Amino acid sequence: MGREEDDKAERETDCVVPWMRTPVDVSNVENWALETLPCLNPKLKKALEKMGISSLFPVQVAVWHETIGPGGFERDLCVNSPTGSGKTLSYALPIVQSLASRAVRCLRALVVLPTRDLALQVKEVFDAIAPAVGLTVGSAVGQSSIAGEISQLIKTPKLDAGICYDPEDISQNLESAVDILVATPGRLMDHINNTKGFTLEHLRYLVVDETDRLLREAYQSWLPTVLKLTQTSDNGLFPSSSPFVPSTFGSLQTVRRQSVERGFKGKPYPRLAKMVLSATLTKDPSKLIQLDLHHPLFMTTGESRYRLPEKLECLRLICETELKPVYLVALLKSWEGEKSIIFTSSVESTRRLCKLLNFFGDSKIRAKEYSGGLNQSVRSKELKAFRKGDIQVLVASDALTRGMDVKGVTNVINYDMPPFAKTFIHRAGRTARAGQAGKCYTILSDHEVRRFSKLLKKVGSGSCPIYSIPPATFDAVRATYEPALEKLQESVESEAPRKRRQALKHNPRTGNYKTKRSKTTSEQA
Ligand SMILES: Nc1ncnc2c1ncn2[C@@H]1O[C@H](COP(=O)(O)OP(=O)(O)OP(=O)(O)O)[C@@H](O)[C@H]1O
Repeated sequence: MGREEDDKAERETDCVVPWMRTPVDVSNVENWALETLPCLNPKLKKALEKMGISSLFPVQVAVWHETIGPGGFERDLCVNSPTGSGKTLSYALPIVQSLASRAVRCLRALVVLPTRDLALQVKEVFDAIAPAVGLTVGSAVGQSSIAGEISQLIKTPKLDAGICYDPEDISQNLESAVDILVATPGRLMDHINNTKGFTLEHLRYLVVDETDRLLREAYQSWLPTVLKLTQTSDNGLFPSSSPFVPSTFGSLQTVRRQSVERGFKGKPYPRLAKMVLSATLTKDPSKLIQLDLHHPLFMTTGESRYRLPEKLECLRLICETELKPVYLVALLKSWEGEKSIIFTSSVESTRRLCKLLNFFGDSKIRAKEYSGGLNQSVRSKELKAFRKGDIQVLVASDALTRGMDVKGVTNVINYDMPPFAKTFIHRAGRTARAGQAGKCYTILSDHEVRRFSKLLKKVGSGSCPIYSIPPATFDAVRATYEPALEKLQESVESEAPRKRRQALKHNPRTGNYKTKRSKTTSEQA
């Protein structure tokens, strides 16, 4: 199902699955200082402190209660929490704490994410805490060759020189070299299908991050395959190891049996515990059913469907379509090098707009592009430079919309209006993360104003005042616009003959520098 159909289906889904009608409201939960967090492994506490973390955010506290706390991983968790609220650590910490007592290394936790950059970002979070308790984290994202990845994921037995071994024997003695795997669906399926010794039979935890996006990713039926390979015969009938846990969990306490741990000495096999998360979690029963959730618990923030980060300020600029670039440059100039992300509607627009910005010849505006039109290694390089602060402006397609966490991004600009409420939420959510302040500007043409107001209602944004550029700044930028545009035209004409045929046309209706052939962006773009 495409994204448009996806959005339509969600609009039509008024009937919510029964378990979603009684959620845990995370907005009632407070931050919790590490010192007072019940049951936290002291080694993990140290690792968190090393990361600069002194307390857990509300969603992390709520998930902790349902996993390490009284909930004891008994229910599958469906987490709908705003962008930047700390969902990654909300699952990473309980998984690592729970596996800290494992005796034998097996692949016990699998985290699936839609893109490589996102998966590597999540791996970094696991890498910051898992080694503290002796756990190893691997990735299957296609960053290195498949052989390189296999050598990191699978441990081959030590062979004595001079002895001839039966290859069958060797493959039977292959072991997992990692406890936790962070993967994208494509590479995961490659390993499932082809890598000797790669098995999900010991898996205890499955995390599907950016769930609504991943449920659209049917790549080789990765989800049904994973679920099939992890099915246990006990069907969730697991005995309790201790009937109750201490009552240190305050208002959220529920009296539940402790869960049990698979493959741990003297304990029987439990079911696979699943955690699915997003800032825009689907409520569509036909999608949720694919996850085969066990007695799911819905955790959400507030009553509205979507929620923007608390310290996000939304602003709009309304202008004539052909003057959009002038407004954009005027904004960027006024920020003097603040980290900013500009979102466009397509790969082609991203490329053209990035070129145009650099042709304005303002040394303070050094822009790079990030889109699916670029080779993955170039994309990752630009992202790294942006993270380091070597460049301040990233012009991006919706490939950067979800999940990417770059510290210090103070502004997001929708150069092209986001097509859906969900897109707005994820784009805007690249700023105002982790309780920080941030601003999201949307540049609109007159004919987009009404549609944008409707979109704002959906995302629950209270206000979105009009932002005005000071006339003097506007005039100064406008004077440099024509020369920049000419340079862009020359650059496009000097491109390869095939591309030359798509000669640059400034579309006055959309304000984009695109040709008929430029494709609409998707989150894969
Ligand atoms: N307890 C904490 N204390 C301080 N900073 C934290 C804490 N937990 C997470 N962070 C920081 O908050 C930022 C956002 O976290 P994270 O990327 O997990 O958000 P998210 O909810 O997954 O967002 P998105 O929906 O956009 O993917 C990160 O920079 C992370 O380091």
